[in-house]
Amino acid sequence: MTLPVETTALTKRYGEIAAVEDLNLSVPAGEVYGFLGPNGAGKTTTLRMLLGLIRPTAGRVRLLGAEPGPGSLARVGALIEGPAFYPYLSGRANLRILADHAGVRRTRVDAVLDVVSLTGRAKDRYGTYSLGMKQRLGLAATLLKDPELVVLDEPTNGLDPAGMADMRVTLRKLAAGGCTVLLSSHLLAEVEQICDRVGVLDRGRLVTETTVEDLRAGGALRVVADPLQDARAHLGRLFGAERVRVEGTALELDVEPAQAGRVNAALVGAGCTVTELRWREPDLEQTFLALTGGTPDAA
Ligand SMILES: Nc1ncnc2c1ncn2[C@@H]1O[C@H](COP(=O)(O)OP(=O)(O)OP(=O)(O)O)[C@@H](O)[C@H]1O
Repeated sequence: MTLPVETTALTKRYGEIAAVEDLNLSVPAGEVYGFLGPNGAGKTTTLRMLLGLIRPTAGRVRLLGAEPGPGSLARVGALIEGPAFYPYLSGRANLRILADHAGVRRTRVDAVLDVVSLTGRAKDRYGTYSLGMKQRLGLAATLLKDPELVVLDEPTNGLDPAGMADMRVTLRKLAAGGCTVLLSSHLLAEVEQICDRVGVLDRGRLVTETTVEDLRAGGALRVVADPLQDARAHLGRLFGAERVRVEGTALELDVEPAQAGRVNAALVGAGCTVTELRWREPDLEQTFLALTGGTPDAA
């Protein structure tokens, strides 16, 4: 099956700066793919190359199985920079202007307003919209042509939690309808909530590509028991010493959360007093920082 997005050794250099280096990316149909990286990682440059807005220095882009060009781009909706809307016109009137311009039937306007959940506010002036509504109207504009692929640069930038939740619902709705979504973000928490798969970009290079499920899989069973060293030795015998480590005054055990009962019974049976036993969620922010070598601000 044709991949909606595929890049091979894609590279863009600006003089000495390698904005994007040797990028191999593949996004299957119907997926919400998050392109994650700190500021300056090369996300926008990549999206621009995908859309044929800038020419790669080297490498290749396939968009819906073809070179980025009029044929393939007609099947893609993209939001790279904030769209320009008339503040004194309603959301619906703004979309009608765009629909007329693109030669799209006006009935599409109400359909896309529904997808982004703006039907109830369609008559209101754009200037009165919240940031989240403005972003969703921008997304609605990209949907007018009923695209197979939507490419969005930082669609949740600046949104509050409610705005993000709305955007998440909208993007999932799109994916459920068979549309592939590729979005960029510098915030792991956003990508984690919205996407199926994540590609992490750092200084122009793809440092990892993984499912959100796998990103979350770094949790551990946290055990506080007395005496700690006895508990450690006992758990080491039970699960293998390599799966037990000391974290401050606690032990962390690389086992499934469902092992908690077994751990408790074993420690009590060995004469240890268990004062804490809980599942510690993975620290995604740390994972991201470790991958990108970034600063907390970037995550
Ligand atoms: N036209 C250009 N000329 C020179 N350097 C550029 C140009 N466009 C981008 N760069 C450089 O390429 C690198 C990647 O930039 P890019 O905008 O793609 O990053 P980004 O991941 O989208 O970050 P941000 O979220 O801050 O936009 C940066 O170092 C940037 O300064």
